[in-house]
Amino acid sequence: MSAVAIQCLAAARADAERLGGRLGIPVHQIAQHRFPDGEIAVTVGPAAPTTILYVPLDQPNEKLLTILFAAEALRRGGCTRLVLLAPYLSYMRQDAAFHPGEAISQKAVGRLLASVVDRVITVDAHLHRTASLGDVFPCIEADDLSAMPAIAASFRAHPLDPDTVVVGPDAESQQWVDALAKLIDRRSTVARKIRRGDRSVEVRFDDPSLIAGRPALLVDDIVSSGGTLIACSKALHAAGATWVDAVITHALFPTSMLRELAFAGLRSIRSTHTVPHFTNGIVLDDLFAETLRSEIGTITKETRA
Ligand SMILES: O=P(O)(O)OC[C@H]1O[C@H](OP(=O)(O)OP(=O)(O)O)[C@H](O)[C@@H]1O
Repeated sequence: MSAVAIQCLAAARADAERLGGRLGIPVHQIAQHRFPDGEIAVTVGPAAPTTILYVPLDQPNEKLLTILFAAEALRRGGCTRLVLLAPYLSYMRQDAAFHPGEAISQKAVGRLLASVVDRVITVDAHLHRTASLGDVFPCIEADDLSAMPAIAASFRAHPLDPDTVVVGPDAESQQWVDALAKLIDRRSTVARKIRRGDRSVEVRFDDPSLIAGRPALLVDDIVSSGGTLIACSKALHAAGATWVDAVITHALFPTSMLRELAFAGLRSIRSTHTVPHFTNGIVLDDLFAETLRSEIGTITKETRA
């Protein structure tokens, strides 16, 4: 039996296989069965002492339960170190009680995952009012990786106009805008966003002269309802952008949204594969392999001792 292995869900199998290939470790698919009463049964592959659970947490509710059950089976099977690679980590946006009586989902999900795994690895976590991922997982290791170097590298294959302005829709996006603009050596600006509802947002630019007559590259962590991207694309065109493209880390929106995005003047959109999606095009395999190499190293030393 291998000392390190990956366990994944069917939807992430192709991504997990590529990662397993790079790290030289086996990949097992977790089987799920649904009973007539709605309960689920989870069956894991052979438990390795160090196991990497590869679970993108889009559509998260059942997946969270699956992680809980898989962890139970893996620990009982002899797994002593369980690493959750959740390229997209859900429930991070509900980081406060915005209305009386509302649950802070971020805290609850953090506690749940920390009770079953030893380390969480994710990408561009949405931590608007939380200082770091360590605050979500205070008692375990937590890595919040940046997709921006991989996004910047992808522009070697999609060269950008030298006049392009890197644009973010709100204050939270400043960190990603700054990182990407620096890496690709372009100017940048960030808008002000007012969220009025789940799908309704307003975006304003304090200084539209930064945008007028230039191509804009929109950068954000998440596209979910598409409301932010649509409002931002319209505002950019109103400010005189010559065209608008977007790169995002986590694509959560349905295919049907493409029409609306095109109507809003968005020319193209590309995403990383943190969530399997038809806009995927930016590959994070190197980032994941490098981050996980320490897990392989640790176990190799222990095995030799
Ligand atoms: O496609 P959409 O449905 O518009 O969602 C995507 C937007 O939502 C998030 O920010 P959010 O508005 O939650 O702001 P926050 O920083 O206040 O959490 C995210 O950073 C995107 O900008």
